[in-house]
Amino acid sequence: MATDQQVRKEDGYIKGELLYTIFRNEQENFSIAKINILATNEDYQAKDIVIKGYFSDLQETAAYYFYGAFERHPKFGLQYNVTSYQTFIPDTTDGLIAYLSSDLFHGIGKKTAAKIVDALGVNAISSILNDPDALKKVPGLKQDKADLLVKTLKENQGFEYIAVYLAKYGIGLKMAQKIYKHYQDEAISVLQEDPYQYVFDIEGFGFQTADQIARGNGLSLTHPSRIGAGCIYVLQKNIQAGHVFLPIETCISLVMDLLTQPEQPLTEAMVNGRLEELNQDKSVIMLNGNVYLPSLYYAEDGFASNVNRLITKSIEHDTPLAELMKIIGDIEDQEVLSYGKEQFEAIQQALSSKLMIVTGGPGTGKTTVIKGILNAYSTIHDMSADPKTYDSETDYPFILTAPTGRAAKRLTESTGLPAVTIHRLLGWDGQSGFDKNEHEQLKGSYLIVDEFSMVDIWLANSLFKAIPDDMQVLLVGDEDQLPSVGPGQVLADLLASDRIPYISLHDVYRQKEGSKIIELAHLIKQDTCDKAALMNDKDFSFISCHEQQLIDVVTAVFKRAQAKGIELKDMQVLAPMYRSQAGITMINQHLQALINPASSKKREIKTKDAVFRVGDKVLQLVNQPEDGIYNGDIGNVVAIFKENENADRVEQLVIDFEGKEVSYERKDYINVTHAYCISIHKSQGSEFPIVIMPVLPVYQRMLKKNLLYTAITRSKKSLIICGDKQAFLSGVKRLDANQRYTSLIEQLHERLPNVPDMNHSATEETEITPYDFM
Ligand SMILES: Nc1ncnc2c1ncn2[C@@H]1O[C@H](COP(=O)(O)OP(=O)(O)OP(=O)(O)O)[C@@H](O)[C@H]1O
Repeated sequence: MATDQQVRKEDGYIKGELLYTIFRNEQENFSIAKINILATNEDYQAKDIVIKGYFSDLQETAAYYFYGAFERHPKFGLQYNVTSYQTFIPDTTDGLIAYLSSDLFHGIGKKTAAKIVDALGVNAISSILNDPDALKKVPGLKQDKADLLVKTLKENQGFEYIAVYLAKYGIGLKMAQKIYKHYQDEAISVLQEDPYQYVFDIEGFGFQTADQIARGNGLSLTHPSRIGAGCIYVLQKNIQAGHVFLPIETCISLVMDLLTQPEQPLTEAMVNGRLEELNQDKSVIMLNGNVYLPSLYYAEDGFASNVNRLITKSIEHDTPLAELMKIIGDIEDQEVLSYGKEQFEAIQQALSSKLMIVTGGPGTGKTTVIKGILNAYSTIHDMSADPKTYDSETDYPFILTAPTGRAAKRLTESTGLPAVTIHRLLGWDGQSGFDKNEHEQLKGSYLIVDEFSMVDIWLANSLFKAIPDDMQVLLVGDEDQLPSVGPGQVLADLLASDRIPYISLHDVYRQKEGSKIIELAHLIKQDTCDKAALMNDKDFSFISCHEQQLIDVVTAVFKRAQAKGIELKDMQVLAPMYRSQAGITMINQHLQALINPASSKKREIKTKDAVFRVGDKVLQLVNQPEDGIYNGDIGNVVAIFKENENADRVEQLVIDFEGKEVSYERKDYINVTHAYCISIHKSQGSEFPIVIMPVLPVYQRMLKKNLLYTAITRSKKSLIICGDKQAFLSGVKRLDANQRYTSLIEQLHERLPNVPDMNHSATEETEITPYDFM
């Protein structure tokens, strides 16, 4: 007699029992294990095999069917990559009694197990899983024992049952784990009734998959769930383009494009009606003709409220102007420099403002102003800026922070004071939120946030929540750089709102030191960059070449640098796109072959897309605050360990990020890529001594003013552009037409109806400032 356990024998399977676990990641439920093979329909003769996949904890006392495919690992040989699995349920009365009375089920002895099988037959397990009340048919079984049995069965079988079910739709074990975590036993019923619900609830669950399942289930193309999921999906997709909301008509038209099928036409009224319903149940927020995902609406709203809260508080010790001027004058004497008019105003205003912005291009003295503010603030409040002079009882007054590790490090180097990333400052737990928030705020008196153009609306909201009423805040950034990778354009909106005091620094000091790079940056900013601006100089060269010559030109530049003894780590290629014969991927392959070629003395590992070798320069692609590394950080591969060489018994790639060593396992290799050439977007917040930048007509779609400006301002000492002058000159004139939809300006205007009395820039001729009297 057979149970109704459906074993997918038409697929490749291995039936086996656990020998030992080689590796387990509890959080992701990822395991690598060795199993003893009991049966298989695969063409495989050995008695055991290493399996890997996203399993719940495998029990030693049970047997399982593993479905998947063999793959040959370059180092570890043949493995079975499991895509779904299920516990083997014995298919005879005796087998089932032995299974139910095993260690897996506490409190069920042989007698009780026999009673259960007697009452429910060999299909007992699926009968109980389908309807726990089935156990009522078992004479004398106490309710508590029945409950425990159901719970254990669900724990052991629930996930597998769901995983097997989901596998039918091509949903892998990793996604199945996420789904099970969210819905537990409800996963299948949700999927059967309304697969679109997954799009709402499960991050990363694609609309197309839900659509395919729903259509298989015969759900109508105009079903409200389908339209609702389409709306959410369209909004989620647009976050990736940086938008905070979509105008309702744009949203409707994108949803129509996504959902309309000739057989069952959709009307705009249907989509509009569904949006209204989603608005009612707070799945979206519709306001002033715009539609938001709630997390973005509340981030913008929260940020605007906190800006309002801070700016409307007054400063406790407002230093008289004359005294301020004297203090700043003394600092000039100490530093042996004379602040420019704009710089002087920036320092003076930052000391007497609750919240203020300093913006300016490269070399305009933003760092000089920060140092001046720190110095003057310490003098006014008669306090030391040296952290060593503070004990654990006294709060250090200055908080210096930046969105990336590199920017924070630069801030430390230039000010000599400790600076950390915003994530670190707020204490990100890597999962759900920050330790510092409106309930547990930051401690200190003066907060300086550098590279603020890179901060998105979510992070800005989290940061501002944590700022106490009595803290002064200075935001520093270059408004002409690319906006944040995440949604919003917070710095640009704050400046455009005209409600926050700001000073724009225009005078370029580094240019006075003869920098062509800075001159070029400012010509781009002022829209006056022409062919003459591209003449070679001591820190700038333009090498003209075609797409087919680019790789040769870039490698020739590196070879020449090598011959001259220039440290190759100081040289960074920045390009706009990955694909094409002259794209980032290709450039990386050639530079790796030149700079870090294969050798019998260097270990290497192959992934689907790349070869990582000891000595390679690599780029981190995601934030990993738990390891203190962030998207855009650059490191070096320092070691590769084989499976049998470390305690975790897995292959590991070890990368050194400026003194911080981080280990990666194979499943994490997608989080790093080669960094001989990196994208301009990833270079935001970083600076390099020598930048080599290919600019070709093939990149045309990407070549825009803010992208090129960001790229050239990454170079500190030398800039070499390779490619086509015309492509560069048209690129710097092309404005980014993809305006982000944000409503921060309106939010600020609602809260702060009047323009505050403030100086924006010392260059406005009509203004008389304290500086004029000095
Ligand atoms: N008032 C001044 N007088 C003389 N030199 C100055 C003055 N202001 C700034 N500098 C010098 O100009 C250079 C650039 O200044 P600073 O580093 O402060 O600019 P920045 O805006 O922070 O530049 P970047 O954004 O490129 O890092 C420095 O060498 C600095 O010492």
